[in-house]
Amino acid sequence: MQMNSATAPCPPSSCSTSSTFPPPPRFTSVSRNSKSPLPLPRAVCTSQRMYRFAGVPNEAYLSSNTSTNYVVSRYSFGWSETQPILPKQSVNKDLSPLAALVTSKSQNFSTASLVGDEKIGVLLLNLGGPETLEDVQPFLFNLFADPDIIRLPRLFRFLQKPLAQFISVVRAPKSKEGYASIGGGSPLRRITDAQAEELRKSLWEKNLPAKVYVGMRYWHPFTEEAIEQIKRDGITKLVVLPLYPQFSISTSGSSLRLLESIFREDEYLVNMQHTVIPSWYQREGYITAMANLIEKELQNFDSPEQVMIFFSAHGVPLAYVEEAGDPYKAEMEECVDLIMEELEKRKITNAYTLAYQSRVGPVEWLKPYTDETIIKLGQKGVKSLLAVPISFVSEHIETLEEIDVEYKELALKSGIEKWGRVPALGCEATFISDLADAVIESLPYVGAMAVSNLEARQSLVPLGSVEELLATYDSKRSELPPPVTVWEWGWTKSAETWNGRAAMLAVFVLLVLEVTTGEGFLHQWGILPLFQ
Ligand SMILES: C=CC1=C(C)c2cc3[nH]c(cc4nc(cc5[nH]c(cc1n2)c(C)c5CCC(=O)O)C(CCC(=O)O)=C4C)c(C)c3C=C
Ligand SMILES: [Fe+2]
Repeated sequence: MQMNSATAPCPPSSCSTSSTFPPPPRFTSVSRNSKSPLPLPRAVCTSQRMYRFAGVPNEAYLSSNTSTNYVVSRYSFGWSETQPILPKQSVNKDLSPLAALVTSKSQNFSTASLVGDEKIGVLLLNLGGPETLEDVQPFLFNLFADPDIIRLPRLFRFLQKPLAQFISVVRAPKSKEGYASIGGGSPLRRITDAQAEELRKSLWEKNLPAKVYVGMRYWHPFTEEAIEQIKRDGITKLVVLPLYPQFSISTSGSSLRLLESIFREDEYLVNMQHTVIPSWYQREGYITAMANLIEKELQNFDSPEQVMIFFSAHGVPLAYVEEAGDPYKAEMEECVDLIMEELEKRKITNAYTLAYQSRVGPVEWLKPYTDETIIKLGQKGVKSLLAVPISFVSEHIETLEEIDVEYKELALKSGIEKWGRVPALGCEATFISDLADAVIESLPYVGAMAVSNLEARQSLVPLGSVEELLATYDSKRSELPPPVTVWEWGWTKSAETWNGRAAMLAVFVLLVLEVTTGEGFLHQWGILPLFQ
């Protein structure tokens, strides 16, 4: 498999569990009691992002070594404004017995009192990837069958699976080519398992012998499998940690949606306390680790200060942000700002830009697009470019193939002479240690009851269950245009459009029947087998 030379190594890992359990804490959000309308396990969510410090959310618990903290406030249409929150001087540390535990990283508290006899688990959520070329089509089916990837109008939900079948069959050849070029499968499982193992070790070193589980959304080990193991192990407190630094409906949101449905139906899980760390791009350790990688990679250029730092994030369809209130774009921009601020502190003041890659299908995705931006930079006379994958912490097809091969080729054709790429974080030590801190800091809030939705929204660090978190970013659960457009969608514009699209839907249904039954006019004409 082709690998970037500087890829942060992940030691080989068999799997992701430890054996015994004990204790410690520090932040993520805060706890108060209230009645919950649903028999769900309660979750504490960092639904306002905290900047510039490693954890420590509520004013009652602020005692980190950072002086100014910011949150991005949530509104019904996603997160928007950035506001300063109370400086640490205003914090009353005596408000809670937990306050003393929420201090700077260097302090080593006994956490036994918090953990007691509890069995602590950490569930890492990730996307998953096909391990062989045969896996590609069923993997794509799982992805496109996800209503957080393609959300059909209620009336047409029954078409979700046939549509997923159709799109996956059509797309599979192209995807297979990509996976074939990186060694015949995705490295995601291997890397995620290694990250889980390193996280487990780091937690142990920090005096928290927790078990760490991996739950993938679209391939093995599926989230359902991880949950079964969690039950078998008798975990009583679970920290849910999506391995995406920034939150998106299409990634962390989708996994949380799945968890919500699993939790809801299972008595054991209803009684198991949990907390969610919805995004963590703002954490000091993560920002430092990213800045370290960039600083190191810049040294490979003859004139490091001349290099354009090119942040490339996985895109999402624009409608996710503009119609469904996905905080992804806002979080991504904040993340880039924070990394650049960190670099500036190190006197690295290179020009930089952010663009979005990997769009699928003809609907509009977040802009600017990575390919178009590369061409423009070439035209503007940029000669050296350092690509920084920013939305994902493992090497995967979109770093190894799309960036390392396609975008590099495009850049060289566009007049860029020197190309470099920052490796994904993988098992980088500062990063893993910071994830461990995030887990530890969230422990005091595991199982904390949420205040009412209204209060939660108004408080500095709103609390909520998985359900409340989901309701915050995606309360309307509005229809989203399919990112892979088999036909043009849109039911509300006019009757004329409606009629036209109804006709297209009919065509689509015929296509679906064709693909699923293997019979029909396309087969008669000898067209469909071409796709297969
Ligand atoms: C933050 C990361 C990601 C976002 C946001 C995201 C959104 C998103 N992705 C697709 C479609 C595909 N994604 C595919 C693979 C894939 N995507 C991510 C990350 C994000 N996706 C990863 C880590 C991977 C797995 C890569 C691997 O190594 O296996 C694929 C399959 C590959 C391909 O055919 O290109 C598709 C398709 C959509 C539609 C979407 C937002 C709606
Ligand atoms: Fe993707």
